[in-house]
Amino acid sequence: MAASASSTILFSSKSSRDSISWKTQLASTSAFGISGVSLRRRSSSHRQFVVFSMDAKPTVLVAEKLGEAGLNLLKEFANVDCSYNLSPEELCTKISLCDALIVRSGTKVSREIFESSGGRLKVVGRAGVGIDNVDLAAATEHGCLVVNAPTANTVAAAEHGIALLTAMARNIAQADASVKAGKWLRNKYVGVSLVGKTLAVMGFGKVGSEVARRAKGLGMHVIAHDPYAPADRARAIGVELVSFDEALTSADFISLHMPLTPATKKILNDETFAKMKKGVRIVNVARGGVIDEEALVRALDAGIVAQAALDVFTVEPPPKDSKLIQHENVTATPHLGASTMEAQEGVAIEVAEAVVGALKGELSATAVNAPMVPAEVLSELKPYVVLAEKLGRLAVQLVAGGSGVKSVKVTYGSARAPDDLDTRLLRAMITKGLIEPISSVFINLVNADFTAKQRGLRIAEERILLDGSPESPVEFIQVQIANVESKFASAISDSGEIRVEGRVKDGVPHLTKVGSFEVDVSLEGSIILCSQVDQPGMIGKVGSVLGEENVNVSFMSVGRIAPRKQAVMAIGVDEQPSKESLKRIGEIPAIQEFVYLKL
Ligand SMILES: NC(=O)C1=CN([C@@H]2O[C@H](COP(=O)(O)OP(=O)(O)OC[C@H]3O[C@@H](n4cnc5c(N)ncnc54)[C@H](O)[C@@H]3O)[C@@H](O)[C@H]2O)C=CC1
Ligand SMILES: O=C(O)C(=O)COP(=O)(O)O
Repeated sequence: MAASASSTILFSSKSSRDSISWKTQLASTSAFGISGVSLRRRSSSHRQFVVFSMDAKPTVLVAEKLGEAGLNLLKEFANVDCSYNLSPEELCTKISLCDALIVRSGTKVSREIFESSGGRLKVVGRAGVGIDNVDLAAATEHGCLVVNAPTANTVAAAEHGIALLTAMARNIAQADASVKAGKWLRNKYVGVSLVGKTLAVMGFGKVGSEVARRAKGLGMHVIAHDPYAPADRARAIGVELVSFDEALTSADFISLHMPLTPATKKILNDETFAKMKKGVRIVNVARGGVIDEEALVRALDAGIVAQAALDVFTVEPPPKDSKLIQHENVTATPHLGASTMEAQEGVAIEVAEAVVGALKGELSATAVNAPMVPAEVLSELKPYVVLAEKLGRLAVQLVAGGSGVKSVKVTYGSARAPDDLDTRLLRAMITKGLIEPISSVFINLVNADFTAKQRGLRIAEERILLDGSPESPVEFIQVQIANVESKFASAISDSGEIRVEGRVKDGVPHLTKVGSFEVDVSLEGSIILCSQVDQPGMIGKVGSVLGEENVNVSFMSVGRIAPRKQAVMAIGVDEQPSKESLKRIGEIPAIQEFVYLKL
């Protein structure tokens, strides 16, 4: 096992000269979990040094009210600063002192916040579902993980949807207000029945399907529109999936449960209201922005929409004089969908666990802007992740000049079926290995693809399906860099690319091919590659130069085309040889070229 090797998985970010950024290092000897984690600081010169041990705590800023159980969980691991109602300016100031930020829907986590964090903010936890208040692109660009709490408030939101539906149908809010005003208007508040009516659930996800289930219990005919929902899930609860237009034209009631995205913004507008049955009733516990609110007022005034029950608004809180809120056929609640005691405790625990896990360097099951990798897949891939990063590092160091790397091909040889091998993590680590040695950018799983794209680096992936039993996820990984010159000509393969290939042997990553030469050297410490005409005594000559300087040789391997023909010698060294030793190796007459590669 590679005792000293370590790899950064999630949280590293570039630090400026005087700001601190934390880098979670996962020792490759430990599981990808809590053990073996140390938090380090990188100086601007990229040298790492430990600035606090495991006892030093990261700081979590909780910017909106969070359930007690979640706060307690956070406090076990971090310093928790509960500062509610901060202005955007105050938040920007505070954020540079925080490693994590937890919000609900009331805080806008804008690009300015990521920029103000100086690279320290590593995770944003959204204590709820909707992440439309978080600038995901900015988070990703800053290598900041965003996690949410996607399940704990589902039932609460569905129950609130049903509460609004029934309250609206029977004028509960309006009737209550009139009784309190001393009136007794039994004729005015005659309602409509739900049984036998058609309810169109728009967005058949977690909340939408729970609403559908409950509405069926009320005797409603439920249809749903969701372009991404699996038909079998709908069938299982007796719901028919229909087109958007069919949902609009056949519904007596419409309940909205889709996220706010560019595609769903103002999806209910003048045009779509015009298609609805006259007298339709609308419930919105999703996001205010999915309705064009001015168009809704017009539709209410025209009697197209008989009533609306709204929990969410484009601007929250909405202006006091909002025509929509003041409309007599509108029932409004102040974004209460997730606000039950039970949901808030659940959400607090769910988000606290995700944030703590993320700060520990674990991959999150609720990551919004990074691949979610199940724990068992992660533990199996662990040595391959190390291999992937080291191959990337080696390959880029072989490029003459180091820049101009634009086209990389990664080949995975595996006996696993293609859909049984998730390569996103491996690709991210190869990207990290390729970019970090030649830039000042730190790469992690969150920003790998973004950074590669930004640098114009194209990484094509290919799988080769191998025969045999798929015991290990990957047999070999090959990294090829096209259209570049190499500072070590022997690393160029027959097809003209720089090529390195590696395998995992007994849990340790090995370099097994350089160019067209087979070698076998464990990827620990650093590597010297020499090319020569194969001849006796070469290992001894190089070995004695290193030995004189007390540089420990961990591995040596010679790959040759044929005896006494062109050969590549790969030497693993534990310590960095001095410039003088490297020069002496270069001067050994038989050595044609050599390169020292840092892992
Ligand atoms: N009012 C409140 O307090 C709460 C509001 N919410 C909101 O409810 C909504 C749904 O939440 P979940 O069910 O947990 O999310 P989800 O992700 O489980 O479901 C959303 C569904 O919308 C679908 N969808 C996406 N684009 C669509 C489109 N153009 N047309 C139709 N369907 C589309 C998706 O395929 C998905 O099935 C979100 O907007 C969330 O923010 C959730 C909890 C509480
Ligand atoms: O989870 C969601 O999407 C919600 O809208 C709940 O928002 P809240 O946490 O109550 O501000």
